[in-house]
Amino acid sequence: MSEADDAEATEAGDGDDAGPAPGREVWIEKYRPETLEDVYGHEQIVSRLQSYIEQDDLPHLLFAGPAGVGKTTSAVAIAKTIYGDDWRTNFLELNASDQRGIDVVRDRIKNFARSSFGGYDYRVIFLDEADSLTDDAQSALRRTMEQFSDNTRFILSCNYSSKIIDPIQSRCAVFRFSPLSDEAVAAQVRDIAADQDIEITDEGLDALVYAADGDMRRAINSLQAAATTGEVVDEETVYEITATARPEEIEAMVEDALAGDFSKSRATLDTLLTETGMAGGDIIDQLHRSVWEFDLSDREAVRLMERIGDADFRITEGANEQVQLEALLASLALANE
Ligand SMILES: Nc1ncnc2c1ncn2[C@@H]1O[C@H](COP(=O)(O)OP(=O)(O)OP(=O)(O)O)[C@@H](O)[C@H]1O
Repeated sequence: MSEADDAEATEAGDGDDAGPAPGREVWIEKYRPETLEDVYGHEQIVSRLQSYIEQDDLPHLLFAGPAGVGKTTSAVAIAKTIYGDDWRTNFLELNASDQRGIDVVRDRIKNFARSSFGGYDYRVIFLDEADSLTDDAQSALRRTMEQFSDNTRFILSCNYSSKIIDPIQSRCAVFRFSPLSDEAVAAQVRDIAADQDIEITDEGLDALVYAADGDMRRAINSLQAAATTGEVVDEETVYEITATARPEEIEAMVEDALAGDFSKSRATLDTLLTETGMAGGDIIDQLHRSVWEFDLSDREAVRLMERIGDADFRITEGANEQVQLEALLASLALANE
């Protein structure tokens, strides 16, 4: 495999959310943990991975979990621990959702697994978004895994392990990466802010952690975007930059609807959609994560949950977001009449 291929192979596919201006150093890369010990918030996973490496007994691995929580980071850290400075030539990163399809992925795996080894018993292939493969493509992948199991270890990454066929799951040690705790996100944000000499208020930090919702990539990107203003990073900047509603706005919207004041509730929704620039799906997500923090009776909370489920499904199916959200608020207003 060429150097160019290698460079492409080891690049992480990051860059969503509020990223830095072009040409600036990208903090999610600058602060990507180099070693497993530096990975925040997944102590048990890290210790199991370390023991595989210490015992020189790395199985195929399946990392499942949401975006931005350290799956790619952990895979790269494993390679750096095993191969040191040689990690780039012994680690291939591929994205399974690559438009070019499973055949190209398989060819690259074959070329990589067949090329000469610099004194190591095996190489590591990291396949991101493995759950985007169809069942047939996964069956083909399973055969490839078997074919090269003597001299390669696979690390598959996915959002949902349930979308990975059983024959692959049963050949892997499965690790579930959960969304990072608020403490883990806050710790990393604080460290980066200190390193970059950025002043961040306590409320600004809380807002960053809230907006990140367990996604470290989003937290770091938001911090970098907020820092480009050159001012103290406070709550207002964070909510603006991340296009996130304040928890109190979401709560007021729900409470007004439940109190029967549909117009007021709808006006808040309108502000979130038009002024704050939120997508309907994001409002649904925020509603969903806040339901049990609202001051609602169990009955109200259950009803709201049901409506959130309906609206979420319809929006995912392509229904008009504003109509769905207004209908959700309307049903809450009617229910208490
Ligand atoms: N647990 C963590 N500890 C420290 N930094 C982290 C952690 N998780 C993510 N990051 C930061 O976020 C960035 C993105 O993380 P990573 O690429 O590991 O996400 P991922 O879980 O593989 O997500 P995706 O499924 O979208 O590929 C990293 O470069 C790193 O800066």
